[in-house]
Amino acid sequence: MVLQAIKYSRGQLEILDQLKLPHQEEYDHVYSSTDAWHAIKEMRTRGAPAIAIVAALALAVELVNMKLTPVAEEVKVFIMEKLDYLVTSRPTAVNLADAARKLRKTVEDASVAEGANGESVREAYVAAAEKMLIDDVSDNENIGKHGAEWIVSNTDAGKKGKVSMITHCNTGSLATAGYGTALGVIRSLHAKGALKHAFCTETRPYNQGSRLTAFELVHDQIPATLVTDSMAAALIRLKGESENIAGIVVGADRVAANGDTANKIGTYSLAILAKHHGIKFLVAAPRTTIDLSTKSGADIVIEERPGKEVTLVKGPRHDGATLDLAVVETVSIAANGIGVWNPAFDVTPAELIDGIITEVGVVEKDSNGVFHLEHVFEAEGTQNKPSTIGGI
Ligand SMILES: CSC[C@H]1O[C@H](OP(=O)(O)O)[C@H](O)[C@@H]1O
Repeated sequence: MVLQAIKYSRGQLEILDQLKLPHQEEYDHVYSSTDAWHAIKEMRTRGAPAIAIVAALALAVELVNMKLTPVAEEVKVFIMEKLDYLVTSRPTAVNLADAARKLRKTVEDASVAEGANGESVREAYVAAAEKMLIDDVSDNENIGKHGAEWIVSNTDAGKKGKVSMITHCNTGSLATAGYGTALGVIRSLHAKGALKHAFCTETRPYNQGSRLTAFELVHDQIPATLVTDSMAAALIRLKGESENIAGIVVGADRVAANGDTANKIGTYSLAILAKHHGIKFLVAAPRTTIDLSTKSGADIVIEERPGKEVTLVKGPRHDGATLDLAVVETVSIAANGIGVWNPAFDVTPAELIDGIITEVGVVEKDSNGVFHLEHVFEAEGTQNKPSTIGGI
């Protein structure tokens, strides 16, 4: 059965509560923009693409189930206000702001069309939001295809045989509408028979790796091993050759115009490790994550989250032998009174990134070490052409 973080049919939306994974698979109903805002803020749903899709679909559900005014302008104003509210839920991932921008344009156009009324504006919005859900899965499958082809063809490990990859955080079906971005690349390598092993990092403090990526890899029966974040360096140094580790592939929350990439905290240190050990460092992201209006990583707002997410751990009781799902406990793992710094993301400079894998191909730096990301928005027709674009 395919893992679904988002269950949608017109007028109804459910999200898999990711705070309860991996031990409990429970869905929460989302009836409104307010429900979505809180689900995103609390990280019951998370992942740059998934955040955008859940927000867009929650407003679609609200619109479908409400008594609608027949006046086009009034429905437009209602939608604009809800989109402005939804984008305040989490600041770093650009996908939500990008989706809101596109949906505002759709609604603006619908509201001035010939014969426009409340119903036609609502329909235009709902159709556009539903298309985002469908497009994301196909984008991820293309990211997986391009990324797997690039790794096999452009790494020393790929030329030797089956490759191993390291990945950070969760970038799979639980972070998107399905298949995933960086984890989609790993899925594609596995499907091609080109994957030796996947290594996923725990990804403290929310533990997206140990709770979510490990869950997905076990679900898909992909050969995989969990390591703590602090083990990554030793893993590469001691097992890089024997495991034929080709590189590290991660997702992204926002890729700036120069290629600097904001992603889960810990990504930057992995990029330094890759550079030091001479393995590839790859970012996998749909074009909805590329933000040409942000010049560089210095301009990206990094979300800081509550200190208790570092000092407290919540989960079902385990006595060392058996798991008791009926008892959920919260335990403190830090000294009382200690200060906590908890940035949810960091920025990896473009100089440490070997390629940015998108649904239209892999962007490499030119001979001057510069990414030309504008090409990916001109590359509509290159869906199935060679997987390297932009590199000169
Ligand atoms: C394809 S998910 C992209 C990105 O989102 C995750 O952040 P969070 O779990 O806080 O929503 C992580 O940074 C992933 O790499």
